[in-house]
Amino acid sequence: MRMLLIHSDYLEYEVKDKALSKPEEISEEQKKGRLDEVLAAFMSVEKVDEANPEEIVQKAVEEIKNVASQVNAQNIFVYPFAHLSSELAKPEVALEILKAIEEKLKEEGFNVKRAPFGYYKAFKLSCKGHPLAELSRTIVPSGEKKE
Ligand SMILES: Nc1ncnc2c1ncn2[C@@H]1O[C@H](CO)[C@@H](NC(=O)[C@@H](N)CO)[C@H]1O
Repeated sequence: MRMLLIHSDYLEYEVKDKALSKPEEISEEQKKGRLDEVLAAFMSVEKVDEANPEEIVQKAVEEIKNVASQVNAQNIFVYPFAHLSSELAKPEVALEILKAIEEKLKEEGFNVKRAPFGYYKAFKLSCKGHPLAELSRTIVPSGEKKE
């Protein structure tokens, strides 16, 4: 998994069009979303992650928790983002991993939104610009090598 973490004044998105033939089913309410004072986590789930989805979920949650505590963020935006890797996992696996990350972060007490999966979306982001505001992480299952 490749993750881009942006500590932001806000992130807002608006669904525009289907990017997959069968995108995630969403409600009218989910077509737009916004969080203020947010740690935005743009995530590309990779083929290598299919070897151990549960471990990837655990590692991703640990990384996000670690950065959230360093920047003192309580709001997290889980954002499916297929542009950080050329070795993407299958959509059905990626969606399950991102849903599990969302649920575990909620269990940890964070206020979490997840942007809809399988769509083109317009988004606005206001990066805070401090030294820890822009971070990237690469996560792989144990025993797999980081490319
Ligand atoms: N392995 C994967 N990891 C993360 N997201 C993935 C994925 N496979 C499919 N998606 C989702 O389907 C849209 C089309 O690729 C993706 N859409 C996007 O990435 C938008 N920024 C529009 O380009 C995403 O929602």
